[in-house]
Order: sequence, then structure tokens, then C-alpha cells
Amino acid sequence: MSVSVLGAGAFGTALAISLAQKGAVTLWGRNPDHVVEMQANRTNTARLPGVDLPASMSLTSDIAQALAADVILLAVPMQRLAGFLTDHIPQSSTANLVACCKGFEVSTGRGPVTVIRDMVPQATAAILTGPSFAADIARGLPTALTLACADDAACQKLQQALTTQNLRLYRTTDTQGAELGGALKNVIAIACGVAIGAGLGQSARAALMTRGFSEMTRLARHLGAETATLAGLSGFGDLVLTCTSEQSRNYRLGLSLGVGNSFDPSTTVEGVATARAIVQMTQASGVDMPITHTVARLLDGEADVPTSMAALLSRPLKEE
Ligand SMILES: NC(=O)c1ccc[n+]([C@@H]2O[C@H](COP(=O)([O-])OP(=O)(O)OC[C@H]3O[C@@H](n4cnc5c(N)ncnc54)[C@H](O)[C@@H]3O)[C@@H](O)[C@H]2O)c1
Ligand SMILES: O=P(O)(O)OC[C@H](O)CO
Repeated sequence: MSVSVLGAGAFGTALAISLAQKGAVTLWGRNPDHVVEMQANRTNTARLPGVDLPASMSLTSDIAQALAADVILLAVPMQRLAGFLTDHIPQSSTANLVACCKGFEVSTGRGPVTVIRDMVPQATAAILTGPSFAADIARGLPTALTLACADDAACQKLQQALTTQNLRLYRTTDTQGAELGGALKNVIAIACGVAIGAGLGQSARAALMTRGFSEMTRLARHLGAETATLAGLSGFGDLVLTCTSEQSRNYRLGLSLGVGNSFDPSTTVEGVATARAIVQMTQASGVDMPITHTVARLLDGEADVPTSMAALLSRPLKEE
């Protein structure tokens, strides 16, 4: 199956590099000048510096050319996904559309698969998510991810098409669980960054990761997702990676908040919007998400770090 990756950011470029091991792959970028520069230099200096683009990767800013593939990977940020589909994918398309973003829309509370299903109802909607830094994938380091698609037969075909020598895909039909894990772990990673940045120590981080996983699972159960999915690569696996590595932008944003430094606002940090989306979603349902709500208040300047930690530590004592 031929593959195109739409979105020439760090993750889209890394996925295209890995997929190019299997044959021709097309990487589409919205900025023609950026595409010309990548074609000339055979590298994506802006988003993934220091990595060569293989010869089997075509680069284009022509969306019609990119959409001719059997499988389309959507590697744009979550808050841009709906607008991207409106602009570029016909509503009647029956394409295989694989979301590669992590998060929930602030405006609607929808995750990536739901957005695809709503906007392109006849397409096969899937999500590729799990623990993976673009730089690792691009360098050929081993990575294992979750591929979720409600149609198991389609999922198996996509799994074959998208697995490479360094990208091992596990499949599930639980798209909601996969969406939730990838989105929620980013918020917990911000909290962990804050804790380390503020000098609260490794024990505090372990507590945040564990109780964070508990609230991720609580919301998943409430929404009818399978908790086993949350315990897999897309949930627990990605939580561990993102909460412990300075390669993560979510974790680094948290570190900056904890230290009291500013953070480049142009960086893609999906956990910021997701924290707000989850607060809106859970205020109505009453699902207890204390760490996520604390992060949202911190991000919105409604609390500082000491007040936030004090609020978390003074919650009523309960069974684990
Ligand atoms: N970078 C990673 O290590 C990594 C790993 C796994 C998942 N992801 C996920 O991948 C998604 C993208 O992240 P990234 O790291 O590639 O971000 P990035 O900031 O490096 O790139 C985002 C890209 O999207 C493009 N874009 C933004 N709006 C667009 C629009 N409306 N139309 C077309 N293109 C548009 C930008 O031009 C940019 O090239 C995020 O949801 C992120 O969570 C990233
Ligand atoms: O840089 P981050 O925080 O967006 O994390 C990248 C990936 O989601 C890690 O799996």
C-alpha cells in the first residue's frame, strides 16, 4: 500500500523517514518554500535537524499528489485537524485516514478519530499513537506504537502497511482508549515537569505518574473505553516516556513553569489545550481528575506551583 504523510513537522517527517525503508513514501508540507528547501537540502532543518531524508521519500506541497496514496497519515497538531480536513479532504472520501496527533479539541471535546468520523464519515478512521520521539524514529531506533481502528480487518491491513523495521505496531479496535491515553498523558507530563522544575523531587514525580494513571483510567472507564488499552503502549507506555524525558515538549513546558522560566509559545505542546478540554468534559460528568484540573489552573494563571501542590496534598484521604 502506498503511503503519504500530511504535515511536515517533526513527527510527520520522522514517520515518513521510517516508512521510506519499505518503498516510496510522500511527505506533504503546507509551505511550498519549506518543501523546496527540504527537496534541495534533503533534510528538515526547521523541525528535525540533523537527519537525512532518504531518496525514496518524495516531498510535495501539492495536496492532490499526496492524496493519491492508499494510506494517508495526518500529522498535524490536534487543534488543527478539523480545519485541515475541511480544507483538504473531501467529505465523501473513502480513504484510509490515520490520525497521528494526540489530544482533544477544546471547542468540542472530540478526539482525533471522532473528528475524522464526523467530518469524513465514509473514510476508514484510525489513530497511530504511543511512546515515540520523532528524533528516535528518524534515527532508526526501535519503537513500539499502538494502531487503533474500529474495523479489525482494516486495522490488520494498516498494521502491515505501517510497520517498519524500527516501528513495531500493535493493534486494537479500541480507538477511544487509544485517543484517551495519548491525550491525557501529556497533561500528566506537564505536572511531572512542574514537580521536577520546582525541586519537589523524584518521589513526587512517581506519585504524580501513578495517581495520574489512576485518573486517566477513571475517565476511560467512565467513557466506556477499555482500561486494558490504557495499560498498553498508548497509555502507560507513553505516560512513562513523556513524564521522564526532557525530549518531551510537554514535560519541558512543565519544567519551565516549575523553574519560573518562559517557554517558546510557538512550540507544539498538546497537553495545554487537552487540559482545558478535559476540564470542560469532566466538569459536566463529575469524573474526579484532580491533577488534570490542577494543571489547567496552573496553565491559566489561576494558581501558582506551591498553591497547586498544597491543594493536591490536602485532598481528603482515601483508599488507593
Ligand atoms: N514530535 C514527536 O516526537 C511526536 C511523537 C508522537 C506524536 N506526536 C504528535 O504529532 C502531532 C504533531 O506534532 P509534531 O511534533 O510533528 O509538531 P511540529 O510542531 O513539529 O509540526 C506540526 C506541523 O503541522 C503543520 N501544520 C500546522 N497546522 C497545519 C494546518 N492547518 N495545515 C497543514 N499543516 C499544518 C506545521 O506546519 C508543522 O509542520 C502532535 O499531535 C504530537 O503530539 C509528536
Ligand atoms: O514532545 P511531546 O511532549 O509532544 O511528546 C512526544 C510524544 O508524544 C511522546 O510519545
